[in-house]
Amino acid sequence: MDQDAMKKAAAEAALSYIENGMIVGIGTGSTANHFIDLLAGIKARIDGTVASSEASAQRLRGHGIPVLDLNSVGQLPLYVDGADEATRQLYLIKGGGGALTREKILAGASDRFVCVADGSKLVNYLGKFPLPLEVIPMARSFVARELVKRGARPVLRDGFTTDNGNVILDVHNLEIMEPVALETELNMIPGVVTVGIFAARPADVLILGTAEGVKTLS
Ligand SMILES: O=C(CO)[C@H](O)[C@H](O)COP(=O)(O)O
Repeated sequence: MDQDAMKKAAAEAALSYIENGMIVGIGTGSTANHFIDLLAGIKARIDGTVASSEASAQRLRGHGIPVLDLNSVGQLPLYVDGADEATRQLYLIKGGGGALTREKILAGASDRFVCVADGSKLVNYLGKFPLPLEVIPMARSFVARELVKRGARPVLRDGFTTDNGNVILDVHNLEIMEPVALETELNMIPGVVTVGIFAARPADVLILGTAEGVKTLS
């Protein structure tokens, strides 16, 4: 089974968390895309979705699935999204697709966050994957200097602008031994909009597609 088939298997397993009449939060990326495509097959069972990116909104609408404004729907019962890294404590790194801010909003506004990924995303410690930070453009150099002071190596994601009009710094060489503390610390640097560590609000369920089948951690 290749990596994409494992992503699809994880996305398919997440369908079992859907209940009739739900409004479902939808993530961004290739695994979330599998989930969107599978959701199309049962779209009559749900009352709509809230999307974490323009790209996901477009894909959902392409399937005729309603996309609603978070402000008009309140708390979401379920959010389904992928991750770049995940630990057994269900701490995540997200933002490889640059949608981390809206993803973190939806995770925070959801009762249950189901993370779907292929097994290669499971790690003992976060941080091998460069940590994405969404940053206000005028603060780019300042935030980069603050990161260098902490021994990290920030790299501007060239030619990329987020759905919110900001830039992404991909931060290498960060030791993430205490994910909640580091998420909090980096969040406090002026100009940082969102840190790609999802630890203060981790996933509730992690579904991993592996060569041995689908595994669920919670
Ligand atoms: O955080 C994300 C987008 O901002 C994605 O969930 C993450 O990058 C994983 O992507 P994929 O499912 O394509 O492996």
